Amino acid sequence: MNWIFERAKPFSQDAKMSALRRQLQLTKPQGSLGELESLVVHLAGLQGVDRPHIRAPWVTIFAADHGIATEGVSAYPQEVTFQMVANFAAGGAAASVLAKQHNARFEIVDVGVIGDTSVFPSVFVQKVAAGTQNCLHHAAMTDLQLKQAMKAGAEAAARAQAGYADLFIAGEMGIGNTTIASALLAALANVPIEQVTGAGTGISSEKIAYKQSVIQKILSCHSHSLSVTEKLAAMGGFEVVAMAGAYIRAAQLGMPILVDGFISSVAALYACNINHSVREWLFFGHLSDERAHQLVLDLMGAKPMLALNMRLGEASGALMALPILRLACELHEQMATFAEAGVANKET
Ligand SMILES: Cc1cc2ncn([C@H]3O[C@H](COP(=O)(O)O)[C@@H](O)[C@H]3O)c2cc1C
Ligand SMILES: O=C(O)c1cccnc1
Repeated sequence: MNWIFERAKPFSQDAKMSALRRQLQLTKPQGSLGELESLVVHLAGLQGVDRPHIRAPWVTIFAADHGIATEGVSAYPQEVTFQMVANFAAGGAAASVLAKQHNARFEIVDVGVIGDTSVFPSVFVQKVAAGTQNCLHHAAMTDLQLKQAMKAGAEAAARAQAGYADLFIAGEMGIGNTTIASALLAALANVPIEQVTGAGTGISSEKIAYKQSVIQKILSCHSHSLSVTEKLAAMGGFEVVAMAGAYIRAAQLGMPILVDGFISSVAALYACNINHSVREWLFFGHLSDERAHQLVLDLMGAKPMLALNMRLGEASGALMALPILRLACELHEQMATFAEAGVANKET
């Protein structure tokens, strides 16, 4: 699995500088488009052009079940993972609707759902196993399974590149995965369990206290001295590992990435901890209402584009932010310069 350590594609300082020069010529007070300016200038450096575009966004939803779901940590039953895969395939999930609106390529990859998803059209079945082990009692996955899940993610990024994608978005579906993401976060962040635990699908405050005790037990069950990849294998989530693999590979292939909410940000945090060069390829779509999302973003020095109190996952927050990134590109390309419009520029 040495590929995970290979450097991401280098960023073009030249393209960034020429995009920045163009921004200074456009008919607006300098800096008046705020974050839209920084976003497009950074995208220019990533795409290596002075006028970047997002013409072919790509969405892969990674779905998997979790042994921890049997501990009653979610507001919804475990079967929902399988049932939602059917819903994604039929076009009825939030992410399906948004991807269609944006003409984004949309695929679902089953990396570990309990049940036969091969009956649904547009589902890639790359099942590592039918759900992870309960990480309260065992490692969630073996070393081999970790490699398989990473590879499934890398293959999605490679399919996206082969499909000429110019933006990669990963989403997830897996009942119980906020518990796993919180445990993974606590294992890296060294903060009190209360700070990493949220309501997930909407559990009560009493159940959050119980969820915290489960997360505490998960952490005490696994050694503190594990490496970053060993932590991923110990606590798991096939879909979380696949997202981390997809982010690493997308960055290596030179595809900018738009990260979604809490679960995908934890996957991104692990990807960056494995391979620091991934960080500059990441844009962050939104701030999720899940309690610990701000902490994850802070750990990566990340600024989300939107804050709409969403807490769904699935790539839905990233897909809400996609038009903003696209409109930033349109402004950058189509606005007139001071010279073109005959408008007097700032006095120097
Ligand atoms: C119908 C439904 C659709 C979803 N789409 C995403 N999630 C989100 O909720 C789950 C995580 O929350 P927890 O850890 O509390 O189970 C994940 O599947 C996540 O993608 C959903 C959850 C439900 C119930
Ligand atoms: O922000 C997320 O990714 C999230 C929040 C709650 C439930 N599922 C996902």
